[in-house]
Amino acid sequence: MFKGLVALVTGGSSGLGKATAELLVKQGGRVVICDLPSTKGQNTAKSLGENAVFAPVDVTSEDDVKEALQITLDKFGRLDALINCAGVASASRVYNFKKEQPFDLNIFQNTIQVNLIGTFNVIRLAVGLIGKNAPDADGQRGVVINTASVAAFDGQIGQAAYSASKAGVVGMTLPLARDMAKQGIRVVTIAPGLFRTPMMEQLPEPAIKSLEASVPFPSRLGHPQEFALLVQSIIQNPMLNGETIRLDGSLRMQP
Ligand SMILES: NC(=O)C1=CN([C@@H]2O[C@H](COP(=O)(O)OP(=O)(O)OC[C@H]3O[C@@H](n4cnc5c(N)ncnc54)[C@H](O)[C@@H]3O)[C@@H](O)[C@H]2O)C=CC1
Ligand SMILES: C[C@]12CC(=O)[C@H]3[C@@H](CCC4=CC(=O)CC[C@@]43C)[C@@H]1CC[C@@H]2C(=O)C=O
Repeated sequence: MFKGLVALVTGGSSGLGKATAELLVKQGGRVVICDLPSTKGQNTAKSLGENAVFAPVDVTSEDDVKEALQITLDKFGRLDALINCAGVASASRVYNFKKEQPFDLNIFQNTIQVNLIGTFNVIRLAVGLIGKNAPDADGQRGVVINTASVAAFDGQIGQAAYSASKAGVVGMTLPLARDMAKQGIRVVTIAPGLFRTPMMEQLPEPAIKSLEASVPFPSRLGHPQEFALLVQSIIQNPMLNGETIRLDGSLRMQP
């Protein structure tokens, strides 16, 4: 299905990014797994064979991303799809009235830095390479897929930083698609609900159970493979552009 396709997946050594890398390789694609050097990205790439390579990357670093793009060129010679999955979660109320303590600004800044600025950083550097592709019959050169969250729309208590970072990703989706329409590069964002990944598994099982119960149907956490299936579908469907798609079992998060 994806023979010849080269994808770069940030956050590719864990959770949603890992499942995406696995599916793309299974469907015949080649994948550059970008993640922090401290992760098991090297092992993930090894387990996928010669059609995957690991590039140690902090998405907030220009140098790291440029190095990853060089690895992409050296190993696979082109780039067709960028899938941004790298992200961090944070939870804190704006002010702790008992302790008279305001939100730690470093946490707010780091959440925005990784989730929003990191996503933009990779896009701005990677699309230069995607733009070098010859257009297909439809004029398409490639696609960028971002990961936001339903928290961009219904942020819960304690999610001011996380929701703001994800709302930023949603907000830049249409202007980015417009910026690159002439080059035939699409931009689509996925806003997942609740998925069973290491990020979610920080929560105690009873909290996970209660989150599952809040999802109308299917009343469970999503499987990372279901996120990967939507990535596959977005890559295949050239009419999807400039849009954010909720993938959430009709969940609307409560306060
Ligand atoms: N799991 C869920 O229910 C949901 C997840 N999301 C979003 O989906 C994306 C993927 O999350 P999960 O797979 O669940 O989490 P995860 O924690 O399993 O994976 C996130 C990956 O991002 C990497 N990462 C973090 N900071 C990075 C940086 N500065 N540079 C490069 N890589 C970095 C981590 O090392 C990790 O491998 C995130 O953006 C998250 O906010 C959104 C909604 C729901
Ligand atoms: C971000 C999200 C909802 C949360 O706030 C939690 C996070 C998993 C890790 C967490 C542990 C905590 O102790 C506090 C809450 C939270 C930060 C969840 C992962 C996905 C959830 C999300 O994005 C929903 O849209």
